[in-house]
Amino acid sequence: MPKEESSKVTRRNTRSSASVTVENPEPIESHPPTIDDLTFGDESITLDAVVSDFPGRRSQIFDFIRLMGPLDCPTLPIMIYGGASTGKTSVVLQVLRHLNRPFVYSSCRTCYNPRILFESILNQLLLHRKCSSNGYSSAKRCDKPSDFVNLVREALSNVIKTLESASGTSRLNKPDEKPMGKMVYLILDNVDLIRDWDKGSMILQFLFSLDSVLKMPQLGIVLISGLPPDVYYSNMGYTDPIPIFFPEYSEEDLRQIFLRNQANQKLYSAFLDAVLRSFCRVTRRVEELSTTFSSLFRKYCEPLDDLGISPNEDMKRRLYSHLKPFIAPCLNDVFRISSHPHDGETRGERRQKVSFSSENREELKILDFHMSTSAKYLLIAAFLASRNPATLDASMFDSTGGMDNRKRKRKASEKSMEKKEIAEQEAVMKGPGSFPLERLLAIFQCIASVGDSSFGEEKEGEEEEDATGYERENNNLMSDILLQVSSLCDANFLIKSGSCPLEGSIRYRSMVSEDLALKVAKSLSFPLAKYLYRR
Ligand SMILES: Nc1ncnc2c1ncn2[C@@H]1O[C@H](COP(=O)(O)OP(=O)(O)OP(=O)(O)O)[C@@H](O)[C@H]1O
Repeated sequence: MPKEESSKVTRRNTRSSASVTVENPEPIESHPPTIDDLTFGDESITLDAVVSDFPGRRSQIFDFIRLMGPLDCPTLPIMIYGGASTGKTSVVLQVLRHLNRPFVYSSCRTCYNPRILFESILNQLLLHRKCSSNGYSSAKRCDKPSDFVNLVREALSNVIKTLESASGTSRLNKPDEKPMGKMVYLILDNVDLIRDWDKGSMILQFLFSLDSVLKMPQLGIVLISGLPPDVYYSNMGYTDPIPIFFPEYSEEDLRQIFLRNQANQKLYSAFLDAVLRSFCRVTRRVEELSTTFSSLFRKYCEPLDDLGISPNEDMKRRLYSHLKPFIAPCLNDVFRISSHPHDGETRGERRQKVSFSSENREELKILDFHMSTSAKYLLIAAFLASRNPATLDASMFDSTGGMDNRKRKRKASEKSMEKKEIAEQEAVMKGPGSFPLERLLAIFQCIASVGDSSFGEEKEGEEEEDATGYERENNNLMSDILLQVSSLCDANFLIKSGSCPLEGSIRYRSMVSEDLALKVAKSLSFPLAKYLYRR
């Protein structure tokens, strides 16, 4: 288990009241919790250690520390977001450990309904630990947001009072320890899962507005989400949290992540040369790779008597040929795990993985099998609307989707558009953009008319579509289109990303990877690459 994960667990054990009983039924220590239990206490860590523990996360660590601000400085709510296993939780907890700030942590994965979530937060603030002597009951019963506001305000005031009185004495008692200050932070993990709760949008609304409702500058709120912030925006008058994005790791990041803490760096590096690239194509989730690599590395080392050697080229070849037969089955296993929803996963977790995994081959199989032609065109149209700057639509498409016109129009206005394009491209680089329904339908209409010519080729595959109960629909692509949009939303290929403050209309965002979009386009013989704007 990576170092930071083990300390995360230690932290959660120390603070067993943080989680529901399934996570940790019986506390290990016997002492009653104190205010010190809201920090990592003497398990301090330097900034250098945090940065070197998390290769590929340097800028996120510094951004987070900057937004947390100096000791006792009020902060605006922060949202940490990114795909699964990108280090969001670990980095947040380790930064808090480094800063020695008091905090409560609740994950909406284990706290899977409002009551469990509210009570988990209150238990921690009230320094209450569930155990056999209290019948594993919570300090307070609370399932309504309005009750939660009152109870949390009261509990926070007490914590802050204790912190204020402790801040005067702690330095005298423990001169080596960092002061913990007079603020407390609320860390809510996996908030995207709340979308699937009963009345989830109301709970999300409530949590997002908690900062403005409580108006307690001594409380800092950090939300951790698998989905981007604008999925939640609703223009309801609260301040949107400041986002920090945790992107997927590059192959080089993963190399650094796995090389760290290895006793024999040269040997492990040779092992990574043999496996990393192939596995990266299937998944980039550290947790999945970590389990597979530890068993594969044991196999890799089997022919060696001395694990301290620096392998030469000849030895590397021998080790590789010993390992080779085990690679393909492991790749298949990882592929199966990353493409199938895990047992017991909620719909929300599955959706998240569909949206963020780099390669969803299984998803594509399902897609080829079940998706109607118009849904495929719609998916491509959404992908283009999210990736291309809107100002290029007119030059990319005309009523017949004419790519031939593109060059002419671009040439005529090339200079005047250049600057605009660069600025827009920068925005595009930040991630898939959002777009209104009208733009989606306009692009759809254009590309579907281009694609008509290729329908002949598609007819071969229609038996399969008919077999799954889908109608033949070449003649009327525009029919049922709004229904298709909502199906794509249900499948999380498209997400509603809040409404535009000026227009008031709902905007959408495409969540499919370029790879998936290209494969869908290929199945329609649609020349997607030609329509994709690249600098
Ligand atoms: N940059 C990194 N360096 C070392 N280990 C990492 C790094 N990123 C992630 N990990 C490890 O991967 C595992 C998953 O990380 P973590 O739970 O923090 O990710 P997450 O983004 O919060 O995931 P999820 O969204 O699924 O909750 C942990 O064991 C963590 O230590």
